[in-house]
Amino acid sequence: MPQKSTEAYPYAFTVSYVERAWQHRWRCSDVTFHCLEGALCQQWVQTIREQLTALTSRPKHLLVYINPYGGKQQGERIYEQKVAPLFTLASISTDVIVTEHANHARDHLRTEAELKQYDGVVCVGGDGMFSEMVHGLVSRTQRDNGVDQNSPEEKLVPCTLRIGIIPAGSTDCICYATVGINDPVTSALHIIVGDAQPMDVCSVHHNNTFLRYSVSLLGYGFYGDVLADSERKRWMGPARYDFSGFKTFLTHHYYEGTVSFLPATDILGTPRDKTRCRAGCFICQHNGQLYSEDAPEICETDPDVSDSEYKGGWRVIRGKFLAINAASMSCACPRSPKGLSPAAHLADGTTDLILVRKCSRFNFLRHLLRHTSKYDQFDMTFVEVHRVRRFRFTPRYCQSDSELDLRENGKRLFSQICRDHPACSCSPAYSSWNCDGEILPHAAIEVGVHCQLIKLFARGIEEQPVFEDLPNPCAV
Ligand SMILES: CCCCCCCCCCCCC/C=C/[C@@H](O)[C@H](CO)NC(=O)CCCCCCCCCCCCCCC
Ligand SMILES: Nc1ncnc2c1ncn2[C@@H]1O[C@H](COP(=O)(O)OP(=O)(O)OP(=O)(O)O)[C@@H](O)[C@H]1O
Ligand SMILES: [Ca+2]
Repeated sequence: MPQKSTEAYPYAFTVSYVERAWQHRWRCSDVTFHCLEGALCQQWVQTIREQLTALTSRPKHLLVYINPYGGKQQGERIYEQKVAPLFTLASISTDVIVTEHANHARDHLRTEAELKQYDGVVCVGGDGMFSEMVHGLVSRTQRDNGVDQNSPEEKLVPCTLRIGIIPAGSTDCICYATVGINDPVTSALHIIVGDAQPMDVCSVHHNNTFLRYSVSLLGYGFYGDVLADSERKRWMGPARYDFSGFKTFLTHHYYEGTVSFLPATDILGTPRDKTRCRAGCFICQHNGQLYSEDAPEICETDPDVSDSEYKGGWRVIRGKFLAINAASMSCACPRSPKGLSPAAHLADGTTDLILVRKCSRFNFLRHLLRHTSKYDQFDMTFVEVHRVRRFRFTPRYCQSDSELDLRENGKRLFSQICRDHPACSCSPAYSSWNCDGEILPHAAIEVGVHCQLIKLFARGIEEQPVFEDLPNPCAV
């Protein structure tokens, strides 16, 4: 039918809305409505505004921290050009702080920020900036509630404010695992519509002293060594991880020690599942607290593994490891689209402990390559994976305070055998822990998972429609 010209309908209003685009991206579109009477137009606008104001999940006032030096140093530009106009359109007011040094955002959140006036906090940066937000907010919440962070057994109080991430970093692994893509516009729209995604947080302790929190990867051996080497090559930008990854792969160091862990036996699902943690995940909705008929019984000996034993519900494994990784979420990122532990859950109160034992370089390469293909990286004789609630690691050789000082001065310590034979190519005694991209000073650590300690402005990765199955709109 022919459309009447807009002159016949002199009054109009425009509604902006979210449209799903390709590969988990969201875009802002708009539609303009025309009408004959000004009063009617005004009534529509008023009603829509009232409906939107009544949605309590939508933030109205946000505190934004921008790291001007994250990733490719585009944080400020990304925020001003892509995000701020959308916040204005959605009537969200903001207080913006451009950080002046590392830990600026963490310390401001922990001690100074007047959090009561905000509906959420947002960081523009990468995983390191997100980690600052987590540390600031979690520490502040514990302090306000009189909880001692130094006690590894302490139950932590969940944070009420949600955290938004506008990706502008090198890895953006948190964004990938919670949104499915590192796209600033998509993340801004998830904040605007007021999404909420709970997330687990691991606390890391050494000798009853709190060290750090982790939300993605705690990695000893390979990923610790990659990070330690890459820190000396910051000038290379994001490419430093590939360079240090290649170098660390060639050095092929293994580390001796004991891993003890408390298996998560009261849950449905395993790290080898084919199902994935997606928006509205059934397992996370139940805090991972599902009883499984198939849950393995804890027995006191394991006939398959000669170097493992059980002690009071804890399983103890001694060995030589190329890598010990704890993935609290999938850790999906462009380098590994399915992640270190593809079936890990964002909010089930567990972490997937992956043990890669000493093997040949060729086998380790096969294992690494499987992170980039559809093949199962755990289906190898030298790899095992356990879904756990707590774990400890103790290196075989004890670390003295003077050795810790040496480590901090950048020197590498070699094991007793190596010190006796300086010319041999033995592995050093200790690696470092990569804790969400930060190096930890201690090799001996104790880790506990705190179920759903924080919330993000996200909804988990949405299942993608299978376009081939939909009727072709042109043909109908
Ligand atoms: C042959 C190709 C195999 C590729 C296998 C790739 C697996 C990559 C898995 C990446 C997991 C990232 C987990 C995220 C950790 C974040 O909390 C943290 C903070 O942003 N990022 C890093 O620590 C940054 C860590 C970055 C680690 C990059 C490791 C790159 C390994 C390259 C190995 C090359 C071997 C080549 C042999 C010919
Ligand atoms: N103004 C600043 N100057 C220097 N460093 C800062 C500043 N603000 C934040 N940082 C630090 O920069 C580090 C990296 O930031 P961010 O996570 O945003 O980027 P990234 O490129 O993803 O990180 P990475 O380089 O660690 O992968 C963070 O650990 C953060 O503490
Ligand atoms: Ca988890």
